[in-house]
Amino acid sequence: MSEQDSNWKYADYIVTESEAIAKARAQSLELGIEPLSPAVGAQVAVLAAATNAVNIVEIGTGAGVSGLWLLHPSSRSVLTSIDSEVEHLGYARQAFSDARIASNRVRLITGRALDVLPRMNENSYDVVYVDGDPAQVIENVEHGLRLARSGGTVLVPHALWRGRVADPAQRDDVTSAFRTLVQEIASSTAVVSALSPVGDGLLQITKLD
Ligand SMILES: C[S@@+](CC[C@H](N)C(=O)[O-])C[C@H]1O[C@@H](n2cnc3c(N)ncnc32)[C@H](O)[C@@H]1O
Repeated sequence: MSEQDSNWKYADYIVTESEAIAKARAQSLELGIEPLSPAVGAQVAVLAAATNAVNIVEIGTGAGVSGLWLLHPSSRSVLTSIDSEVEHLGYARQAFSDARIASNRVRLITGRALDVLPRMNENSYDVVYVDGDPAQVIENVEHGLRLARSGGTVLVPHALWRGRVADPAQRDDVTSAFRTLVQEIASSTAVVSALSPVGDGLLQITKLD
């Protein structure tokens, strides 16, 4: 195993997930949903805590693993989460209940992100987590930046898309979309950003005034 691989494995290994998150993770894998890795979960929880995030939007609820991590740091935070699959939302609802998250802290919306997002309030959210259809990542991030308040942060997991973004020979549509996003964000003066290699990449974008 390369030094890099063992670092990755260790970063996941040292994270202790709650019983509810571990159960939601197992459920996700059973359903064929790819949840964020433990190390990415811990990272997004730190970012939510560091930004005192209260109002959080998530695109791509899955079975609730990322939502539980995003809600973890503050009992005041509220999550609005969108998923196109009713079945996934059912499991996520159960996961939030298992974690004893009050029902008024979670609003689950069934629908396609690009139908729902245009109806949401702009400049209103502290954190926007973008993990829906990877083919629509650019459009979803554009909406995310619209919804985020000044100083708010848009988080994009899988930004290095299975190690393919860094390899110029990989030109499939999803890889190209992530590559374009990463490059455009890196050169934007409207945001401050960082691309962390945690998991398969976590792009962190904070909107400036
Ligand atoms: C990678 S999974 C999300 C995993 C979840 N964020 C986690 O870490 O636990 C992607 C989710 O996006 C949903 N999805 C796919 N296309 C979508 C779309 N156009 N609009 C909303 N949700 C979509 C899928 O149903 C799936 O649950």
